[in-house]
Parts: sequence; structure tokens; C-alpha cells
Amino acid sequence: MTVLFQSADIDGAATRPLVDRFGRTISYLRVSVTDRCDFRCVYCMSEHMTFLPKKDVLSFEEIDAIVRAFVARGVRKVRLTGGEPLVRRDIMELVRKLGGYLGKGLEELTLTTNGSQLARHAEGLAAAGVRRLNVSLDTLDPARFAEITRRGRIEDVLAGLEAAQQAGLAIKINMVAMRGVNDDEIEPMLHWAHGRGCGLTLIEGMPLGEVGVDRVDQYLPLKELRDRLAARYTLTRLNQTTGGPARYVRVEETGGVLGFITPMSHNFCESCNRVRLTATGQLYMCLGQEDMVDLRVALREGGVGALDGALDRAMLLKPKGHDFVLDRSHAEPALTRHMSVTGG
Ligand SMILES: Nc1nc2c(ncn2[C@@H]2O[C@H](COP(=O)(O)OP(=O)(O)OP(=O)(O)O)[C@@H](O)[C@H]2O)c(=O)[nH]1
Ligand SMILES: C[S@@+](CC[C@H](N)C(=O)[O-])C[C@H]1O[C@@H](n2cnc3c(N)ncnc32)[C@H](O)[C@@H]1O
Ligand code: SF4
Ligand code: SF4
Repeated sequence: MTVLFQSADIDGAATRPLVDRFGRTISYLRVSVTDRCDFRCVYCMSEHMTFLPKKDVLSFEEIDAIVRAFVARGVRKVRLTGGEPLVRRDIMELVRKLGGYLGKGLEELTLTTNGSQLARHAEGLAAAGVRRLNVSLDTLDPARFAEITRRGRIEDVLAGLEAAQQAGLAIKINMVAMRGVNDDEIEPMLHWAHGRGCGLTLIEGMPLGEVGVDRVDQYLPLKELRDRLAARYTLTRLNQTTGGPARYVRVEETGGVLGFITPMSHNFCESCNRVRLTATGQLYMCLGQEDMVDLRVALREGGVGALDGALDRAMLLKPKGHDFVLDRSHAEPALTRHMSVTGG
């Protein structure tokens, strides 16, 4: 195997932080380790997907080299995502490698997962230094779960959650709010999640990739949900941030934390701090735009030494924000690229 770099000290302050043209500092890297998934959630994928060729997928050594370059430039948070990160073969090998950067520049290593494989990986994740996970779950009803995921078994996810909590991992549940699909379950989910010590974050559906369902009908602005919840519960605004896009409140009646991610109704791009690496090594500067730098090409043609320059080029390309529009006259996806490619 080619050794891409020798061990060097990446501890301490970044010498040249990553700052874009709008003065935003990049401190958060999302890494899609695979675009494949064992589910086909209706808002994310179509029933029949063509996945990226396996031969083009970055090796763990290449991902490691790229993450290292980012940490050296001031990235403090890395999230593994996908597709489903836990379906990539030998994924724990990568988690352990990246866990080695914790305390040496990296402050948080975490994952977003559908939970289906969590039961067998929870202890390993905790041992590698992961402290919290975001688990996507849009319903508590087994039949509805099977419909939304087009093939998932809720029992597997619940067993995964149990194992993760046993392993001491903090859990935030991600729920995409969909009108006419799961909007009758917001309050039950809130009580269920908070009752077991998990946070709950509601998300507005975004128009990425052709998925075979009518996104316009399903779109539910979270302002509407927030008003509905505020009529029943006392919501106290929290200033806490995880470095992600959610805005949080405490629900006084349950004592738990509720988050709102509102890319459609309230754009949070002015405070964007993140970039995204796909499984095949393209660094996208925005979830909702096409601007990218190919780090796989940079690495394979120029070695690790070429990464720094590629990151500088990337900063010049980061756009101001997305241009998502979702209404009857814009029913097409904003981009053909599915969420599972860019990792959400
Ligand atoms: N438009 C937009 N959506 C985002 C961005 N980051 C995350 N999301 C969406 O937010 C939802 C939840 O993302 P997660 O993977 O849980 O990550 P996070 O919100 O950063 O997580 P925390 O670290 O817990 O704050 C997903 O639907 C993402 O697609 C972003 O930069 N822009
Ligand atoms: C793409 S998934 C990848 C990680 C993992 N498979 C999972 O589902 O948690 C990351 C997050 O994006 C969310 N997501 C997927 N498609 C979305 C869309 N069109 N709009 C908003 N959120 C979406 C999912 O609900 C999930 O919370
Ligand atoms: S949201 Fe996650 S679990 Fe669902 S299809 Fe997309 S990648 Fe898979
Ligand atoms: S849509 Fe693009 S610019 Fe806006 S927060 Fe997300 S990644 Fe950042």
C-alpha cells in the first residue's frame, strides 16, 4: 500500500485557517463514505438508484489524508455520513483512524446514520472516541417506517438506538417533517425522544435529486409546526449550537431539546461553516450548488502536498448560499445530485 504521508504533528492552532470570499471560516467537514444505503427513503432517493462505481471510491487511506489536511487547516468537527456510513465495509477501521485526531486538533468525530447497523457498531464507535450520533427516524409506526424507507425494519433501528445509549452515546433524532406523511407524529415523537433522553431535530425537506414523490405536496414549513407546538408547550430559546444549522429550544414540559433546520423557509447560509467530501473525493462547497474541487485527482496526481493548494482553490469557489425554491412552478429538483451523494 502506498504511504501517502508520514506522521507529523497537527496539534495546535491552524497556521492558515480556511476562510472563504465572504469571510466565513470553515471548521466543519462532512464526509460521505459511501453513496450506497440499505434504505431508499422517499425524500432522499428513488426506488432504483445508480450508485457511484466502486473503483472510484476513495480508500480509507485517502480519506484519512484528506481529513488530516483539513484538521491542519483548522477543521474541528468531522461528521461521517452517506448514503449509510455504517454499510461501508470495514467502516470501523476508518472511524478508529480518524478517532486518532481527537484532541490533536479535532474536537468532534461524529456520524449521521439511519441506525440499521448501529446495534453491532455502537460499542466500537464509543471506543473510537465518538460521543454523540444523529439517528434519522421519521416515524414510530412500523408500517409507515417501511413505507417511508421503502425497505427498512424499524426494529433494527430501535435495537441500534438501545445499543448506542447502552454504550453511552448521546443521541439526536433527525426527523424530516412531511405534510400528510408524518406531521401527525410530531408530538408523539417529541415525547418518545425526550422520554428516552434523546434530542429531536425537525428538518424541512430539500429539493435534491429525483426521488419519485411529489415534494411540493409534502413540503411543511417548520414555522407552521413551531407555532403549533408553541400553542401547546413552553418553548425556551437556547443559544447553544453544535456547529450545525439547527436552532434549538428547550421544551419545558418534557425537559428535552428540540431543533429546527429550516433551509427552505429561513436560510442560514450566512453563517455556513462547512464543506462536503463525496465518497469519490469531490469536495462540494455547498449542499445546494455544483461548485466543487476534485480532491481525488489532486491527491492521486500530486500526492498529499497538492491538497493544501486544492483547499485554497476550494475557498474561492464557495458560493454565498443555495437557490432552493419549491413550489408548483419549480417542482423539479434544484440539482440532479441526490442528498446521498453529498451526505446531507
Ligand atoms: N441546507 C443545508 N442543510 C444542511 C446543512 N448541514 C446539514 N443540513 C441538513 O440538516 C439535516 C441534519 O444534518 P445532520 O447530518 O444531522 O448534521 P448537523 O445538523 O450538522 O448535526 P449537529 O452536529 O447535530 O448540529 C440534514 O437533512 C442535512 O441535509 C447545510 O449546510 N445546509
Ligand atoms: C442523506 S442522510 C445520510 C446519513 C444516513 N443515511 C441517515 O439517513 O441518517 C443525512 C440526513 O439527510 C436527511 N435528508 C435526506 N434527504 C433529505 C432531503 N431531501 N431534505 C432534507 N433532509 C434530507 C436525512 O433525513 C438524514 O437525516
Ligand atoms: S436518508 Fe439516509 S437512510 Fe434514507 S435513503 Fe438517504 S441515505 Fe439512506
Ligand atoms: S446551503 Fe450551502 S451555503 Fe447554505 S448552509 Fe448549506 S452548505 Fe452552507
